[in-house]
Amino acid sequence: MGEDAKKVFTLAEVSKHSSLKDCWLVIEGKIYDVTGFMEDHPGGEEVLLSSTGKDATDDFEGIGHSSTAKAMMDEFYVGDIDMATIPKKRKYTPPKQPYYNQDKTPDFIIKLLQFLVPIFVLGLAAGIRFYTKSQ
Ligand code: HEM
Repeated sequence: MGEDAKKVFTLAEVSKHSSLKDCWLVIEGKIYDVTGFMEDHPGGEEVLLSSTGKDATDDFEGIGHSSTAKAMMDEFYVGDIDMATIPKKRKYTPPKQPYYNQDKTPDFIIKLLQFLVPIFVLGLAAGIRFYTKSQ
């Protein structure tokens, strides 16, 4: 069992092998030639075809393949993928929330009111108490 260096292919090169008669898969950075396995694949050949020409890691993992399935992969291993040629997965970015301040009241006035209104209410309460007491 030698760790012999396998050839590195680009995704474009791998994509040329996307038919029933010639089928390569990219799974976890490795390239597998599953041409001879197509008919024997328990999941069917169509599903393998649909995973060609791209990084099929998520497809493969998504099925939850058994360790038996994973052990079979060695014999199909033909090379490694140049990861730089695989398009980056689009990350989900939450849409930016619009900033609603439609009356255009400047922020500092709001801050000022938030400070002054409670003081005013307290003063009012104190005033009412003062006048009702003295009567
Ligand atoms: C070298 C690559 C692959 C090998 C050796 C392989 C092998 C196997 C094996 C042995 C099974 C039987 C169930 C198990 O043992 O887990 C299986 C089932 C299956 N595989 Fe794969 N597979 C490969 C790639 C893929 C890919 C890329 C897909 C794409 C989605 C796929 C889809 C499926 C499906 C749908 C099943 C059927 C699961 C079921 O009926 O429960 N396989 N595969």
